[in-house]
Amino acid sequence: MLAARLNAVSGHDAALDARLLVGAALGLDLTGMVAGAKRILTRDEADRVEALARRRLAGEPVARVLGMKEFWALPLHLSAATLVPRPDTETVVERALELLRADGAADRALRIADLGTGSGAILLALLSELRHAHGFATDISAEALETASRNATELGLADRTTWIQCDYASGLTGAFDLIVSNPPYIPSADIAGLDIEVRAHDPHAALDGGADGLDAYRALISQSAGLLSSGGFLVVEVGQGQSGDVEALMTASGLSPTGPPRTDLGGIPRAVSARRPPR
Ligand SMILES: C[S@@+](CC[C@H](N)C(=O)[O-])C[C@H]1O[C@@H](n2cnc3c(N)ncnc32)[C@H](O)[C@@H]1O
Repeated sequence: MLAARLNAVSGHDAALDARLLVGAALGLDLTGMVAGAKRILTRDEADRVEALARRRLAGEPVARVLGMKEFWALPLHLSAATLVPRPDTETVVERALELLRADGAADRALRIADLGTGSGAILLALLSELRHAHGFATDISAEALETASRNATELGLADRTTWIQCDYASGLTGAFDLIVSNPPYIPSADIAGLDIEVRAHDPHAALDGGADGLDAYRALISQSAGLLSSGGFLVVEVGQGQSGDVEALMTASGLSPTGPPRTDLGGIPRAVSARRPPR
């Protein structure tokens, strides 16, 4: 059975991974899989399942094998230039929505920027919730922006998006009601010790945060402070142990913290936020 073979690489996710791989190989959703559970595969189908299983058994993450990952319940295409979006990053979306809703701003024609958008995960999640918002997404990688733009089109959100290849916010002009970012934040020396599924399959440009992991925050927080509207919010994801340093950078740029960081499911401070003081 495929799940048993995947156990060594997938652990407690083996059954789920087996179902996802078989579904992708046969072009079936969960309902189709249940309906055809007892069916005997043709030779061609069995070969297709085996080809995907071998990639997973060689250590490729299941999202890379499928070329897809769900984020905020949105199916997103991936490419070699995009990070696999992580569930922890949903804390950035949650914090941003919480701040806008508490401010009574969620139904306004907001201008939102996502710096280092990758697959477009954070921006597209926000646009799916904020019906009158327009999103501007940047990335250093043209290939990542192409993938994100394809995702926006398939989700019916393309007419509310603008894609800009630049260094964080350097290609943007304000003012923005909300700026979000999940930048690269792994200290360079720690990358070699990351899990093989991350180190070998996520793009280096999505991981490397420089000597102390904070290079991207130094660049994008000061840029963002000059682009926020009066009362506008900045919400960023941080790595473990980085929230204090990132809050200090925000304060040094004239922004006011908006409460303690939002923690992820593991209890780690993950989403740090601040606002430009209202005039
Ligand atoms: C950690 S990934 C996050 C991707 C996506 N926002 C997410 O949460 O899944 C960081 C992203 O920043 C981009 N990036 C790296 N350096 C950059 C720079 N100097 N300017 C803009 N984007 C950059 C990478 O290409 C990558 O897509």
